Amino acid sequence: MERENRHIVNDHAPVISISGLFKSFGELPVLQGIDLNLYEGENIAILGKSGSGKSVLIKMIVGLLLPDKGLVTVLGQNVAALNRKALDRLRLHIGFSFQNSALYDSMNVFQNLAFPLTMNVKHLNRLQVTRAVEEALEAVGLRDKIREMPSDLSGGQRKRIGIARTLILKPKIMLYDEPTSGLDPVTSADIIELINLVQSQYHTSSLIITHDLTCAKNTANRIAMLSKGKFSKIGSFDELFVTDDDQLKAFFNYNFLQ
Ligand SMILES: Nc1ncnc2c1ncn2[C@@H]1O[C@H](COP(=O)(O)OP(=O)(O)OP(=O)(O)O)[C@@H](O)[C@H]1O
Repeated sequence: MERENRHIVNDHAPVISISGLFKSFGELPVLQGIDLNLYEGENIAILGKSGSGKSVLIKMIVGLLLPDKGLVTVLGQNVAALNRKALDRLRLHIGFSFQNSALYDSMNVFQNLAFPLTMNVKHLNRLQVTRAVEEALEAVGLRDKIREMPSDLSGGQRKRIGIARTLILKPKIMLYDEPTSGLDPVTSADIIELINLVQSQYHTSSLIITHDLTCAKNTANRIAMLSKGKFSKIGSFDELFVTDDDQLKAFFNYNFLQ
């Protein structure tokens, strides 16, 4: 299942560009000089210990937190400089896959998918909505669950439906937060396959926050290791894994034993 570790560095401007990024909370320095480019069509996994600042970084990418210093541009726009309306427009191009899937429990699968579509794309008729829902469900292999309630789905299925719900808006960027956490190895492998399918079929660029090395190894073109507020290493799985750095070795060993 291991994927080819090709580096996608193309001539286009990066879809996400982060440079010289600093963020502290009071006396607590969290990000201390982050630089990262995510290129079109690329998947980058972000690894880092609990509390290392992965979520803070994601929040700055989507404009939920402002940098103390440095620049975050998404699809060419300086996120910190956007007003509310422009930020909302930008976020329409970003799909989020949360740890808990964040489905609406009182709505069935069709309604869960139709809701963001009808909220954000006006003037669609019923047939167009139904087709879009079916297409997104087809992509995640769960077309037959269209009338089910979230409570009747497994954890892995809920995760897939959550991803389908973001795909319906055809995002350019996907942000996955711990996509395989709490899943058994077989279901994790299905989600890994789905992340790769989304990359190839929807031509997304993705950041994947994970503690799961199997997930990082099999989804990421590059892996970025967040440590002490900086990316201590960025490279392919092999470039990070084959290392003399004791701290990195300890991190890998710890995670393999989980
Ligand atoms: N709004 C905030 N106010 C104060 N401190 C915060 C805030 N948000 C995050 N922090 C602190 O910043 C640090 C990094 O938090 P963050 O949630 O980014 O970690 P993480 O790497 O995502 O961890 P995990 O893997 O456990 O989710 C933590 O010490 C956290 O307590």
